[in-house]
Amino acid sequence: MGTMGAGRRLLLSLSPERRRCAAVMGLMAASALGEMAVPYYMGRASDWVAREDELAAILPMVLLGLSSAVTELVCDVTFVGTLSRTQSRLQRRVFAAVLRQSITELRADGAGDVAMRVTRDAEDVREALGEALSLLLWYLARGLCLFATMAWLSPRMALLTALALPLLLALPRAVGHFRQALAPQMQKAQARASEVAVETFQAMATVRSFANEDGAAAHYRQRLQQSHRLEKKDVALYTASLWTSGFSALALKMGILYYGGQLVAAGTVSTGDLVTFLLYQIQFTDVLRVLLDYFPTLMKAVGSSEKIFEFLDREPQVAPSGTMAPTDLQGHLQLEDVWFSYPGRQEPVLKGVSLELRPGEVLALLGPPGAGKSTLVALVSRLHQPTAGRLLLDGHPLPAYQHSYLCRQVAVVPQEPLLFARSLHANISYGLGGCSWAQVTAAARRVGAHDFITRLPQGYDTEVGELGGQLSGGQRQAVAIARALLRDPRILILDEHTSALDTESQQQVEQEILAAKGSGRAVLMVTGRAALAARAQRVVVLEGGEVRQEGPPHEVLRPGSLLRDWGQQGAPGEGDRGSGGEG
Ligand SMILES: Nc1ncnc2c1ncn2[C@@H]1O[C@H](COP(=O)(O)OP(=O)(O)OP(=O)(O)O)[C@@H](O)[C@H]1O
Repeated sequence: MGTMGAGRRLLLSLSPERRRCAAVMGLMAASALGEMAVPYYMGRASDWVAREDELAAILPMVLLGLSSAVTELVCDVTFVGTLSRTQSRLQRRVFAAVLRQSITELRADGAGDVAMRVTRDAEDVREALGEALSLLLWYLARGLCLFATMAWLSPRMALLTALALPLLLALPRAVGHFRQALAPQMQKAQARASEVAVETFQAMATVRSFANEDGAAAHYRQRLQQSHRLEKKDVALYTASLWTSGFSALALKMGILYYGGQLVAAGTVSTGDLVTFLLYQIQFTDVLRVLLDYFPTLMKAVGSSEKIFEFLDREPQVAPSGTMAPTDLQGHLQLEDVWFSYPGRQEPVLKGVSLELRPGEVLALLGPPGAGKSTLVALVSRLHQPTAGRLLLDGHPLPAYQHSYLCRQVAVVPQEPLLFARSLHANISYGLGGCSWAQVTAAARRVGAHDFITRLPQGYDTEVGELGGQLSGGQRQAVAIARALLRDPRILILDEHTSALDTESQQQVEQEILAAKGSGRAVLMVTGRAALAARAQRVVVLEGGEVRQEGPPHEVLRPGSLLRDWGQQGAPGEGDRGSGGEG
């Protein structure tokens, strides 16, 4: 997107506020005219004082002073309010755009970069618009008034000034272009530095246990240096822009003096008119300098906005929500010849997977690390779309169902569940407005989480910290399972669900899963542990993105089966309870 495109869209982002913007422009013009009138009245005041007509001398000045103060106040308040609303509108739009993006792309962008778009860039745009645009508009109005007065005094010298303008503007504008091009690079570099900081603070325990504090500091320093190098370039360009605008103004002044001197010598202009013209021209040059000083800042805002618009322009990656929301869903899930490759990766992760999860059935999806199990779960959750093949629920493609309906009927507990920095109650009832305490506590009891929660000083009101960091891995997992069960889904998908649970919770969760048979709920247990798979009714073995074996546990998991190839303890019941590290 070019400068013009981004600049135009930036101004268009103000369009919902057009009435206020028009009011601000009107107030600015009035204020500029008022300012022009002050020297005139000051000149006249001495005449009135000489005639001892104090009222005629003072009244216009008082009225002008008062109206100028009121105009400025109203103008400022209106402008600040307008910008603040525009900024929050931009932030809301970018946030909504982020929520519609593909999970893979967002991960590739990095949370730091994405958060920067939502907060810093929008803030930068507001700041730059607030400062640069208001000053530019104000000085533009003043400059036009001054130029009109200059043209009235001497059209020839005003014409010379006008002819010199494009030349004088070209140089600082070129510098402004460089700064604008630098702005997105600087933001990227800052985002990359903050990414390292956030990642390090989140993984503080790992950093410390590997005694890599110096390494982490060096990594951060390296990223900061990249950002620092670009900032130095920016400062150099800023200085160059100041210098070029100062030089331009000086050159204009010298030119007018020379040409004006010739006009005086030729008798076309009186010396008095030349002096008056020069006085106005000095003011005009000052105005021009301010305009040139702030132009690069405005260009920088355009640069920041380019990144925001680029994000807003990305195609939404969320599959459209359908309309189906039947009250009698059976929960029959079918995958038909499903293929999937991650963007930018040649090798497909899933290669023609076909499997079926019948209502009320507990199916184990067993496979070695990297087999594609979590990817398959992500497809069922509709986090990614299959490259080829179909996913059907009760015979209808998943996209035919309403998005929110599907999320209630198919609940997923991911391998590493993340909680939000809210209370335990809010985490368990996440996404389900109007959930009663009784429902929340019942769900927690079903997975053995109620006891540890009630032992906490604030019970269900306990805040769990960023990403649930104030809970143990097992507690996080239990809360995530309770969150899924609260929806009373027809299909429950558990990705390595018992890996961090304590023995008691494991037993309770397994009981809950096995009880699913009676309730008609289908359960897909994703696991790398054969002994856990042995408790299912059917086992599907996934390896290298392909279904290798399928059948009842006693067949699939018999000694000497395929599982031996990847070092699994194939015999059902062979002690793996509590040996969570295997999967
Ligand atoms: N976001 C991603 N981008 C690119 N490749 C990915 C991504 N996520 C996973 N993969 C790749 O897809 C393959 C399958 O990964 P997946 O997480 O589905 O395996 P898994 O069977 O769940 O493994 P595990 O048991 O270790 O969790 C791996 O080779 C992995 O590198």
